[in-house]
Amino acid sequence: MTPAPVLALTTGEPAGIGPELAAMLADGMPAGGGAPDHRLVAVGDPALLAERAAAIGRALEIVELAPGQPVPPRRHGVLPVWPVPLAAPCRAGVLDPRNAGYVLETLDRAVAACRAGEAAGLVTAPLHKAVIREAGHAGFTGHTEYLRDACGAEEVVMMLATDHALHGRDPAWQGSAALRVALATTHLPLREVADAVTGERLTRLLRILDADLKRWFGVAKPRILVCGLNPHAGEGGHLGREELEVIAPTLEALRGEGLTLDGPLPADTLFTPRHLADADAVLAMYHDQGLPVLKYAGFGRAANVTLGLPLVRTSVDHGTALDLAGRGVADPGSLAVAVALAAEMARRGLRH
Ligand SMILES: NC(=O)c1ccc[n+]([C@@H]2O[C@H](COP(=O)([O-])OP(=O)(O)OC[C@H]3O[C@@H](n4cnc5c(N)ncnc54)[C@H](O)[C@@H]3O)[C@@H](O)[C@H]2O)c1
Ligand SMILES: N[C@H](C(=O)O)[C@H](O)COP(=O)(O)O
Repeated sequence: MTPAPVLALTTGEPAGIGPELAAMLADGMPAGGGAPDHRLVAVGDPALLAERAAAIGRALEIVELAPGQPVPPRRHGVLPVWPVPLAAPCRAGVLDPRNAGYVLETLDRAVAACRAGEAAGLVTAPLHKAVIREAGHAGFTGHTEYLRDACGAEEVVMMLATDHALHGRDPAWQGSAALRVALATTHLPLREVADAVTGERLTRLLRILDADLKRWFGVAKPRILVCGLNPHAGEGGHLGREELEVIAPTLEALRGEGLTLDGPLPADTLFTPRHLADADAVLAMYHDQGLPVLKYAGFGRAANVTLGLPLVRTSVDHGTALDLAGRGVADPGSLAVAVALAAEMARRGLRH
């Protein structure tokens, strides 16, 4: 029998909730339950993980793996780790720029493992963008862009999806709705957004979104709703001309390639059940046009996925939550969804 695919879990900002979420995930495995469809290895400082697990009252056995040592099957209360040492001691909730390099090193280690075939996918716990910038990594804006550059990808797409949208089943969490939201621009000041919405960018992103909905999510013919940029999608040119001059002609050209696209639609009413009913994904023009809706619908039960990379990468739908770190009260739900999605993508990848 082929061994279950390995997922590398980077544990993120050490002062945040990432390390304890990793501990919760390992401790939350049902004892003696069915064999999971993946193996999991954390990437981070073993002593930090042990200390944070103890702080939140979880009995966790940390198993440090040497280079080349196989990742064991998942077991209740056991967390295999690829060790990366912290650069400076860390207190929960207290950022320290000296550990920014450590956070990036965990990512580099996980990417190298994916590229070498040691791991079938990468799941990232949250990092803190500002502290990485403060440490001198001037161009750093997030995992998505860092991984794009690390993998030499020309373009990538950030997409968040609720659990229901990921798995097509009724989620236990009643408030959740099925939704996938991709972004045309990501971590960009609002002032720069309009200039970044170009026909070339939309073309690249929509081609990736269409192809990856087919490849990773099994959608045979994706139907994508595309938001306008301006209020009421520009109100016929009276409230902005990007819809008429950039978005509409780009969508028309892509329809000629066979993509099924609706838009540009006014974003306020696009996000209503009638419009969303038959849609497979929404492309929002900027971060806070799309993500508040997604997070209202499914915060804690959604995952972030980077499309267009040569490797599988998923993440949580939340940040470092420094206010909760070290207390054991953070919700591990989104991390569990991100792991499940990466496992599903890894299986699909293996079948291609
Ligand atoms: N995937 C990622 O790496 C990722 C994602 C989002 C934000 N961030 C980064 O995290 C940092 C902090 O961002 P922020 O304060 O805007 O957002 P945040 O998600 O860290 O916190 C927002 C609110 O949500 C709560 N919250 C977050 N995660 C939770 C969880 N698992 N369970 C319960 N409550 C939770 C927090 O306590 C806080 O009240 C920023 O640097 C941001 O860029 C990283
Ligand atoms: N925009 C994401 C969110 O709000 O959830 C988040 O900042 C994560 O981005 P990266 O995966 O690029 O770090």
